[in-house]
Amino acid sequence: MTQTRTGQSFTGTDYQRLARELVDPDVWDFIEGGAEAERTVAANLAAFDRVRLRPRVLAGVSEVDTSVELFGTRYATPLGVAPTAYHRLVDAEGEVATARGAGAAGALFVVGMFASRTLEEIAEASSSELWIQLYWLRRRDVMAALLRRAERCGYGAVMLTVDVPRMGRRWRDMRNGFAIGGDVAAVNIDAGVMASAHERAAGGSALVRHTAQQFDAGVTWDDLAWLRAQTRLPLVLKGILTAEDARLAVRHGADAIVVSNHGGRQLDGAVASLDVLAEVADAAGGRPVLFDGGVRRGVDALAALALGARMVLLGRPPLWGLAAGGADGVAGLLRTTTEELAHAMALAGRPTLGDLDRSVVRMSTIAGGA
Ligand SMILES: Cc1cc2nc3c(=O)[nH]c(=O)nc-3n(C[C@H](O)[C@H](O)[C@H](O)COP(=O)(O)O)c2cc1C
Ligand SMILES: CC(C)CC(=O)C(=O)O
Repeated sequence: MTQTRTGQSFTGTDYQRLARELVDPDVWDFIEGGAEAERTVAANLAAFDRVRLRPRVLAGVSEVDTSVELFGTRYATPLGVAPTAYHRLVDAEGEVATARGAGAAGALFVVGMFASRTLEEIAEASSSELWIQLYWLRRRDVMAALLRRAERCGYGAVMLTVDVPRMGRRWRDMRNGFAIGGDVAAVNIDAGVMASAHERAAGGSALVRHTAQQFDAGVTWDDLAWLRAQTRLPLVLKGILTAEDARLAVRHGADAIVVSNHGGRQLDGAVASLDVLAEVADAAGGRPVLFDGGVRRGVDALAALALGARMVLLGRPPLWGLAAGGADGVAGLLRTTTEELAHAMALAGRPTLGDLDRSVVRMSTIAGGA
């Protein structure tokens, strides 16, 4: 489903509205929710609301090119699908449908460690680039085995998420006693490692208990050498919010970083991703910087690309598309948002992504921007 009854394309908010009607309320809370008072969820969106743009005119915009290159692969769109867990919570085909949708839009899909379809099934269904996302588990053998499989079926990079030493306190999930239910499971991982994610208990989130048991909160920068030694794939660190950590990431061999506060699901009160993007990009030593957090429209992507992002990832919106219309919904969401971006590029007088720099954004409208 990608069109309204009057034949107009759905926008992101149309998919969100439809998805809300279709998705189980506890799952909806899991998707939409954030940590504690959800201040950072709100801050991510508010940061984009504050942005004001500086359009240029007579720039020759009859052709607009949204294509971008990263690690030797060219994508039709700089929008990609951020890693999110358990897509079968909202669609029977799960990540297989997401892969078809992302492929149809020419977009990168970062497959979550807790995907609910196998890495091989997802690769089979995909016509564009896939990356694999990892959390640092106590069981390093599980991480290494996943990497081997991802390499075998052609995944192009590994994205290590570094902002979950423990799970954020997400009150919606805790009050709902949220657990991964039905026949949905993280099928790529040893069932014993995942068991506690399925144990429902009143007054607590199974995901909090699972993370506390299975994630290794003790890892430090020095441990990255172990991961580096496991694979020749590019290593991307997701969850960087400061210049200090960007410099450390580069020093410890990261090939790219993702400016992200995990969609406001981890440290509540953390800065909006957009507000620190320029600072982090300056510290990244020329490594590609990706971005996520609160991108809902093409014009939001325009601002993030202008402030230093090579690629912009969407977390919740593809799940709305998936819930509302399966693979077509994911493709529709990505295409509509890419069209919005192209439209904004034309009206801003910047017909290629290479034309996007900080002069596009009035920096005083970014918190911390001069
Ligand atoms: C339902 C859900 C599940 C998520 N699961 C993961 C995950 O497994 N791994 C990960 O690195 N990030 C995960 N994230 C965070 C996203 O990758 C991303 O950082 C965030 O959603 C971006 O913000 P946005 O939703 O405003 O686009 C999840 C986010 C949501 C909403
Ligand atoms: C199952 C969780 C570990 C996935 C996640 O990172 C999230 O919900 O934000």
